[in-house]
Amino acid sequence: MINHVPDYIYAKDLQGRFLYANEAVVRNNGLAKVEDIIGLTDFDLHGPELAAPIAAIERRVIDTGVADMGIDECAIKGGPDRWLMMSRVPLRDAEGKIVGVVGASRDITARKTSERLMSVQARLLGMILDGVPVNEFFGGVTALIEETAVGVKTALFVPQGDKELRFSGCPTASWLTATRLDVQEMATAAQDVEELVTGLQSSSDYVKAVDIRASDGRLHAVLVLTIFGRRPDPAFCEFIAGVTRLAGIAIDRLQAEERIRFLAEHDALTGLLKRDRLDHDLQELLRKAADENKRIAVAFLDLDNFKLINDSLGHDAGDDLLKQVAASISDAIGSNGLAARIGGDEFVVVLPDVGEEIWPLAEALRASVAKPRLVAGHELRPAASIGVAVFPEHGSRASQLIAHADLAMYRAKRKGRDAAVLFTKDMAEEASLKLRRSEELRCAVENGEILLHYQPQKNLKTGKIFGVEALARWRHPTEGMISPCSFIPLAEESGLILELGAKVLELACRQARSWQDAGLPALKVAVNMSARQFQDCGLTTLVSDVLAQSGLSPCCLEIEITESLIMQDVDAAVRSMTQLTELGVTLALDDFGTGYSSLSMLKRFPLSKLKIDRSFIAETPTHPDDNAIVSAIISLARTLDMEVLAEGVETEAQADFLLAAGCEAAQGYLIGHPLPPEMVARLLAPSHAKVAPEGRETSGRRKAGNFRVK
Ligand SMILES: Nc1nc2c(ncn2[C@@H]2O[C@@H]3COP(=O)(O)O[C@H]4[C@@H](O)[C@H](n5cnc6c(=O)[nH]c(N)nc65)O[C@@H]4COP(=O)(O)O[C@H]3[C@H]2O)c(=O)[nH]1
Repeated sequence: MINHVPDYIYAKDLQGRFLYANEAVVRNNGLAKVEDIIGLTDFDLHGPELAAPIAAIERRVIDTGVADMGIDECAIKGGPDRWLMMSRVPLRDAEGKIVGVVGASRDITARKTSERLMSVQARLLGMILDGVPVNEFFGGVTALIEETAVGVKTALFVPQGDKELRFSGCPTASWLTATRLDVQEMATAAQDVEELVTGLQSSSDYVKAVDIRASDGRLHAVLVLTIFGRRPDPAFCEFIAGVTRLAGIAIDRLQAEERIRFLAEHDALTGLLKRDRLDHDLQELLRKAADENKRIAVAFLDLDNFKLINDSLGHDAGDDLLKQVAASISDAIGSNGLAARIGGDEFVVVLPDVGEEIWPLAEALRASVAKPRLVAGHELRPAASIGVAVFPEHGSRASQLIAHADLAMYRAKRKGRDAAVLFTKDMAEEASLKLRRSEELRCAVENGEILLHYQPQKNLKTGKIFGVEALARWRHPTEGMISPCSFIPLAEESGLILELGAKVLELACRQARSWQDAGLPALKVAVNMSARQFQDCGLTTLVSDVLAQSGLSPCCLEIEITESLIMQDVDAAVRSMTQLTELGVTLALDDFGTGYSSLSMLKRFPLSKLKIDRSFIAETPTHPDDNAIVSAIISLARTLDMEVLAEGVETEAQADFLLAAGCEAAQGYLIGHPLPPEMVARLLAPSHAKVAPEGRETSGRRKAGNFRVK
């Protein structure tokens, strides 16, 4: 009966000689029948190395009479991956005297395999929970296998690019030495792992390549296992299959987490850091630099005229350029630096441990961006304005250094772009002054300190005033009248231009209507419009509401826009302009000739009027070039069926020249300075009863007496 049980059962005498063994023992020892084993010892069967520890246990059982139960041991036959649970009890005769030992053992390899797998699984899960980086995880898997499987050495190959596999490491150097592989060669050369495995196989050593794959079949890595001096048994193969399957799932998970973390902290387009991560990493670098007495340079970089590329070549081309520039910046800063994209075309670069010389670094950065690049079939040479702030002299906090580098970048832009500028204290003072001024301006808009003066526009032929241009003034409580040249750019920069522009529109329409109500001849009032206002989607509604509230007819309102404004986004400009003209409002192109409109572009815009910039009028009629330009603009307007008005007309000679050239409409000091509303009323109808008699030019810069009527 005991021959039919799969467990190993035997009895030995006091000298360790087999008295009996069942068939399982006999077969395991490679013998044919029970009789063959009787009288033999473990020394006869396995040699001294394996037999001695068994004999020692059995001797202890015989000497002490205490049974030895349930000890897991590696099986003697079948290699280190086979496990038996053995128990030995003393063999006693009828008088109870110990005469030998009885042993029984059970093959627990399957249980051991699943226990090993479970322990490996627990440790892999631990690594996932700890969120170890994928590279570290690979190392962990190979180390775990070596730790858990006796006599096995591992190495890992990881795909690089599309198909190339590269040696990524092995937990113990013994794999390399035992396989006699040159690490140098392995680290640099692409490996065909199959070939490598075949080359390493020998009659004694077993080498196998096992894929670690993602759940979608992608190859994560190839694990090369070497078992020195023996072949694997099925339990080991099962264990390895389980581990690689688990590792594949774990890597899927880790990669997904890494990707989520990467996307949260990196810019999707360029792969550079996002602002939050930059702040964090820079703060860390600053902490270290403070401890080690080192300097850190923070550069703020803004591409010059990037919008133009986006608008002219399309957004894909713009994206391509940004990617190329980002790659160049990464190359330029090396592995110690940080590079972040913090806005459309704005980058921040951090160079740790810089010496005294900042300029060569800033210059190298500028040069790295300014390389010629092929974008959408065009060779572009992008330029950048760069501002640099240095730790510790220009700030101690990340946000402060970035803000100071930003200020220096603005100075570089003002210097004419494509330049690098180092931060200085006066920039911070200027910025805080600007901030204060913006605040004052905000209050000024709310408190009614913004008022309008109106400059008359006249037909030189008939002498009739047909319109006025509304020009904003800021009556500052302590500084007097402030020119729009200083507060309009500030309003544009701070975004306040929307409120300010709405206020100007409202004042101008109300004033034009009140002149009409006073019985004065209807005038067209021209209002300047900034790019921000023009891009605001609520503009048409605002204009129509203001017209409705003031009761001014739309045909009495003209909106002046500049060439640069409409060229920023031609399609959007055409849409906004069309909506405005549909209201009945007319559109004039201001400062014409100073921008870069082409004839074909002009044809697309629903414009009624071209205003010739005063810089061309200034030298007429003495300067032949300007005469030619002005004549050309006049005939261009005629060709396009537009009205034309000359700005900045100051002399009779200029007026005569314009009339002769075919331009009848004019505006300028010859006709009149910008005037307060009551002065305009007097100008239009000096004898009119309802008009205030004492209108005065309140501008400190221009005197009422300066204006004259031709
Ligand atoms: N040398 C000379 N100058 C003359 C002559 N005739 C008029 N000017 C000046 O030229 C400017 C004409 O306005 P602009 O080109 O629209 O240029 C305006 C316009 O671009 C801007 N601006 C004024 N008010 C507003 C506004 O309400 N909104 C916006 N967005 N911009 C405004 O400020 C600029 C400057 O306005 P101002 O200082 O009022 O300066 C006015 C006017 O005083 C002349 O014969 N000779």
